[in-house]
Amino acid sequence: MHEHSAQTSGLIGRSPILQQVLRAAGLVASTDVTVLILGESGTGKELLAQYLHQHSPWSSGPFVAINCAAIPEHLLESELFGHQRGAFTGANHDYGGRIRAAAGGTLFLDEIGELSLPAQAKLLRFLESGEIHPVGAPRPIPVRTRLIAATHRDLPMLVAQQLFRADLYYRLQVVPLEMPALRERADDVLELFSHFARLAAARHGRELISLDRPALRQLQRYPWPGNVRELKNLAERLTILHGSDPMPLGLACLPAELRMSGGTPKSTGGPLVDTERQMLADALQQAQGNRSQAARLLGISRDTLVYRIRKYELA
Ligand SMILES: Nc1ncnc2c1ncn2[C@@H]1O[C@H](COP(=O)(O)OP(=O)(O)OP(=O)(O)O)[C@@H](O)[C@H]1O
Repeated sequence: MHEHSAQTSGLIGRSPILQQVLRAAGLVASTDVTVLILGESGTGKELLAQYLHQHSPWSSGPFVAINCAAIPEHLLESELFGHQRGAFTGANHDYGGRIRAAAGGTLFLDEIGELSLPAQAKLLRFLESGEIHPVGAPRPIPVRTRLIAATHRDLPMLVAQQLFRADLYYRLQVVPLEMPALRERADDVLELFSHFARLAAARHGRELISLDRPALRQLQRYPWPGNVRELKNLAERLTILHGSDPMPLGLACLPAELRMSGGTPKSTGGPLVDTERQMLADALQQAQGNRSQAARLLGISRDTLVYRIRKYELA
């Protein structure tokens, strides 16, 4: 089996947990089965979908990505399935739709958990028949494309709440792949950071930034609730603000939430403690007192949360 360093798709990371996902992805890439990519926001689900496409037999075909959450519900059907001229007010031209645009390639449906029930029914019909029914068209049109779906939602729970069709769920999750959260692969943090710092330096015409040891250690300790996207944004922000600093950047350059994570260092005084206490209180309030949910909001474990609640006497 070839190395999964994934130069072609730019998927960075050597941690065993990511390599395991890439190995499974390599195995399904050559098949035409539907793949469901799970994982928190910002973990690289779309990048993995591109990886699957690039390693598929139809890599020279189109890769069409649609964020189901970004298209208003009343437009979604014609956006996906197309429409015929005159099918409804404003339909001045025939429109092939995005599924047809993905013919001979890969269709990536991001945030599939946000699809309305009618749209789910149509999607299922397409998956079973291989045909789409453009709005107002007299007959269906056959389309061959490989479907990859992704979601950060708990689909079985949506199924239980009857917000997601069980039959579609089973049809989608023939091969589920789970992108691990960044906090589960701290090994990858520094490699990703230097990758994004290099990209940012090139994009903004700045010097390549470097961090001192305590700052680097802090990057590895931080739980990254926004995952790789958050890390990428940080690298960009530091490059813009500090790309011309002569010295390696220290802890003081890191944003407050990063400096605070992994236990408050003894040397920090009142202000940071107050901020952390406030963040805990806000999260608890937002989660209406549900500790597991508050922990998730903060990107820390429930145990850590409980410990800190006690520490700050927030109970
Ligand atoms: N392993 C990785 N190597 C390099 N870049 C990565 C990696 N993972 C994620 N990225 C980058 O991080 C950003 C977020 O990734 P992506 O959009 O794929 O996440 P996502 O899980 O699809 O997010 P969402 O659920 O919010 O749509 C992108 O700019 C992507 O290129």
